[in-house]
Amino acid sequence: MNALEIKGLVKRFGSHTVIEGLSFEVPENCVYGFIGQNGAGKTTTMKMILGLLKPDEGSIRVYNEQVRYGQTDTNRYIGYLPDVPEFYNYMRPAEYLRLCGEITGCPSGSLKQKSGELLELVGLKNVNKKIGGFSRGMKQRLGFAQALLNEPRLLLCDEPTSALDPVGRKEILDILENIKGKTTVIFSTHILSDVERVCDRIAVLDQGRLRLEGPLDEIKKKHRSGKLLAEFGTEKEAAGFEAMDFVKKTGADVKREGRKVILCSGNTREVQKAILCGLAGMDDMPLKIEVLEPSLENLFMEVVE
Ligand SMILES: Nc1ncnc2c1ncn2[C@@H]1O[C@H](COP(=O)(O)OP(=O)(O)OP(=O)(O)O)[C@@H](O)[C@H]1O
Repeated sequence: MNALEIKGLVKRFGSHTVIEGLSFEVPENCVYGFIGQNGAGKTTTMKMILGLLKPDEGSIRVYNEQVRYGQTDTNRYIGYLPDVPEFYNYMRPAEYLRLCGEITGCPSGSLKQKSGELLELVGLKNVNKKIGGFSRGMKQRLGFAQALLNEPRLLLCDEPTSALDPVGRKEILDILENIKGKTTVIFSTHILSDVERVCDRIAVLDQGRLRLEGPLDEIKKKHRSGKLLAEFGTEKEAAGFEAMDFVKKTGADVKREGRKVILCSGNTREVQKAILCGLAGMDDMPLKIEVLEPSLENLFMEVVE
């Protein structure tokens, strides 16, 4: 089942079209990276999913129910973590979650236990100071606890790691890994290494248009760079390999960087075969041979340029 289905979505602000015919589906229980530069349209799309902004064209379905602007029915499935979550600074974390639970009608019997579990999940279990004294990372983690309080089937997080240092980012990514498989997560970001770490699927949005969409591993396979890497234990071994006739005969463009030799060709498979046959007659074996996959950063630059 799909947690989210977006079809032909268009959003204009005056004469400025910021979302242009956006369509994609998010299968249940995946972690979906919604990637784009500043101004690509990520927040605008999230606001339309939440029914807070009116699309000019197209449709959005959450768990097969139509999202309607100004109505919050479909938001019962959704937990939302805005990019800068706001809190009552004079409250302590457990107190704050209790308030949120009471407002949203969490059964009072289970509220205390639920808040305790969530504070543990986000690493704030033993923190009893006022939220006003929290770091950005702690506020972001409390925001996760709040967004998960009503056990949403779909969690929307708007740039949850963008303002954080590497330690804070790692803490947030750990939380996402923890809830992976239990809740569908869509998180928007422009930090590609975060996406590579936790996402199963991605969508790359550029100036309101979808440039790339699908499972991350399939996208990488499809855009394989045509590069084969042979890494040796020493520079001498690599140089010996580079000079071999069977390497030259492949017709590949050969570059050596220290212990690594990279063969670039339009037909990686044939080059790989020839290399493996040739190596059988050599004494110095490479430590590894690998078809290089493009990094998400390279793919991103390719599609948004
Ligand atoms: N209320 C509004 N009125 C007019 N233009 C708007 C409004 N909200 C957003 N925009 C414009 O829509 C475009 C997309 O903005 P949006 O905030 O969705 O991008 P984003 O991908 O979330 O960027 P960021 O990473 O900076 O948050 C931008 O050009 C922005 O200036």
